[in-house]
Amino acid sequence: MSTNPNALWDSCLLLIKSNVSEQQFNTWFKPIMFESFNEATRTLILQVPSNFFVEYLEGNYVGLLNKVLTKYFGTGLRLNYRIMVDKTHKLTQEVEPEPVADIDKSAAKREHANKTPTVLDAAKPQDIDSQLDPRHTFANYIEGDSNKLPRSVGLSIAEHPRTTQFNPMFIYGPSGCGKTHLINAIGVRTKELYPQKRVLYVSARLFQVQYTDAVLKNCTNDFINFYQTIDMLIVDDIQEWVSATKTQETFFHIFNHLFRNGKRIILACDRPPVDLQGMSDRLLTRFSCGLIAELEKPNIQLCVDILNSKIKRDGLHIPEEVVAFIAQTANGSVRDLEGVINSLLAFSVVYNCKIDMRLAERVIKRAVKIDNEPLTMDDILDSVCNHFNVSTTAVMSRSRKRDYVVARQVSMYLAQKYTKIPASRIGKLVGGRDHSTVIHSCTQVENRLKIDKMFCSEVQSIENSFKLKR
Ligand SMILES: Nc1ncnc2c1ncn2[C@@H]1O[C@H](COP(=O)(O)OP(=O)(O)OP(=O)(O)O)[C@@H](O)[C@H]1O
Repeated sequence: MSTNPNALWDSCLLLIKSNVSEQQFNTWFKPIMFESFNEATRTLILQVPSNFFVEYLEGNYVGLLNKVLTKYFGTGLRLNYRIMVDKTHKLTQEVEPEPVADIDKSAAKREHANKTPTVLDAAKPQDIDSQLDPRHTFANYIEGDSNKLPRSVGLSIAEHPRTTQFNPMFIYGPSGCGKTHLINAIGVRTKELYPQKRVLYVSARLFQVQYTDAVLKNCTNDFINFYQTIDMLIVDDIQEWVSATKTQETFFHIFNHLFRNGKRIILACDRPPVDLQGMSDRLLTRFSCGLIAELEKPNIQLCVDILNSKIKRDGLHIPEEVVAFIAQTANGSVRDLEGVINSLLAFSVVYNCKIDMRLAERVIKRAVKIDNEPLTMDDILDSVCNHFNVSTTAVMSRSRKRDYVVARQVSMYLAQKYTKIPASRIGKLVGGRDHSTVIHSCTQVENRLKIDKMFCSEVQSIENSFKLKR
């Protein structure tokens, strides 16, 4: 074949894009990555995010894939998928290439695939894939002050799913604090204890896509019937529905049915129900009638415990002071913590150096957005000069040109406001001026801010640029 197979796959994507809706393309095709093509065996390997993805593609788009791949790669093609285990870092190691579809035969598998649910799925109670991630369990969900309550309620729900207490369980908290892990762990534990229960984990986005598909295929009732057969329905990221009125309505019917029949509903969200503007009132009242549990950002101790558990599990050797340093700087996001550890490992392997404080500082600088890093005089001068389009040299100079004077005075004012640098030092740093010049400049700026709206918004915009920097 003369053309590069990666480019052929890009052509396939282009053709697919013109044959499906933008949402379908973004959800199901954009995340697929070309891995390799073996000319001798005519085997194409594509990387996909999960097993479910494969099943969905096979169930819903096999015909389209078949036609498009044949057009660009020719006939007799064998298509294999490889699951990416670590989506954040696009790693595929540890994963056996799993041939799931010979494209010529895969049409036959269609009816068995986990596609948009139909009434047939509802009729086969034991036969659903829970979509749970077996790696996220209670055993590796470390307990700390910030998650004690949701963790223990979650565990008790998993152990006694028939009790009606705390239904629904609504978990909310900032990104990376462990919501998905916890709701998964509840499902995994329930399945361990009650294998016959129909437990289903679904992201709000996937639910919405399935619903849209069901509407297009005119099988909304089947969709609703399927979801009404679930014993424990776990929906992640429900903030995604805030502007999806029809999806909300449909979920409302499913919710009511499950709730009335004593089935479990577990919801995760990035904010509490009161802040879900755009969610219907009747759903909001239902979300609030069980337990609303907040997962806070983990404190430093919990970060240290999570890191130590990961380090132990992975058989790593990382000095205590480095662990403490990472925990303090990772800004409460466990995802960031994991990212730093992975980067540390990668760096130490690539540069063949040991993991110590120097390396940790280097990695953290690149990997983590550090909160509350104090602003320096240089940061302030940069932002001010940038805003007024003057050079730092001009600000430092003795020139009385109006633009320079304004930039100079604003720099001194902001330095007084945002740093702990004494006025005499600020004066020195801004062109060797004295303490009284700094005080005079600040008074000038303050007075002008009171009467000049335009000036006020200019200073405000410089202040906003500080927030972006930090
Ligand atoms: N208490 C914990 N113990 C062990 N691992 C944790 C804990 N909390 C979070 N993690 C890990 O941190 C990572 C991020 O957690 P998770 O995906 O559950 O966050 P999230 O709150 O759902 O984030 P988002 O809202 O961005 O989806 C996961 O790898 C998870 O296993």
